[in-house]
Amino acid sequence: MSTLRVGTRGSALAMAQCAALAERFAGEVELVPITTKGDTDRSSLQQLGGTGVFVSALRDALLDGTVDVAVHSLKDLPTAPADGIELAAVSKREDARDALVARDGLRFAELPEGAKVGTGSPRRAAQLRLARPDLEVVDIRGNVPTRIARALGDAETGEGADLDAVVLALAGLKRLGLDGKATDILDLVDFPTAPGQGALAVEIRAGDAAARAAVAKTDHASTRASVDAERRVLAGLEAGCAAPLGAHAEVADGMLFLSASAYATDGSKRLTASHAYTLDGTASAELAGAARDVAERAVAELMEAGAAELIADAR
Ligand SMILES: NCc1[nH]cc(CCC(=O)O)c1CC(=O)O
Repeated sequence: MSTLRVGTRGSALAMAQCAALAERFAGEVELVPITTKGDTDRSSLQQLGGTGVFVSALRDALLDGTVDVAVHSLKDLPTAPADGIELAAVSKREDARDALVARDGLRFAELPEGAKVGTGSPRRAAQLRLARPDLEVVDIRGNVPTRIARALGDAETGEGADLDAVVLALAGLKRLGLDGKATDILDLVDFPTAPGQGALAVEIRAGDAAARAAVAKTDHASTRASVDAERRVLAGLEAGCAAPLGAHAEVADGMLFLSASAYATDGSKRLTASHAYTLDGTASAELAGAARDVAERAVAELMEAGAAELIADAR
């Protein structure tokens, strides 16, 4: 078989996570970095229009034949299906939690009153404000090392820090070997993370059986069902990837659990729905049905409680 060309964003994080996954693809593999608007434009995620900024360039490269496979961070993937594109695999999830990187080794509870905490995510901003109304949340962008430097200063000189802490995905830190910089890990009960956080999506051209076979081994059924449930909440609430919405699902003890929370951006309100489905086995059809079921119930409960208004206010 010819070499499988695997497209990824060109950031260190994207390259690292793609390389680790592609090791498990069958046959010869070549990584092809593709620059996306999310990499070149420094304006805030909200200004960029959120949904899909990191993804569309990679999909274009798939469709025009530049690459045969595209690897994305699942949380960056819009929920709407894309024409001509097939989701061939969902990788086993890395830790889904968010991490705090703070000056002087501070844990979240130890941040002083009025501390400046950086994040570009409306969800993280709302969660921080809810937990600690005294904090000053600062909108930041940039790659992982850049964001860490806002709290810890330059990696060599330690100079230039202008924030007390930043919040990032632990998965991203781990993939870059930077998880040692985390000074605290935020628990999923108080800080449920973005739908799909920590998992990777492997997309191919629809119907490309050779590419599908080459990546098949990287598909992880319970992660696929879990992120499917989380993303169904996102879709059901008609929220974009920049919405103040946290959702976390997992398969454990013979059940699929889902908990989802919608927030007022100012941190004044949180709505939560938690549901479980008891599984008879691990067949993928049953997992898929379970994901639909828990997501439907969570969406209905959140809608009933007024989540649509919260999400709309955030736009
Ligand atoms: N929003 C950007 C983004 N998309 C995926 C990750 C890395 C972690 C993951 O795989 O979810 C990050 C960085 C972050 O949120 O700190």
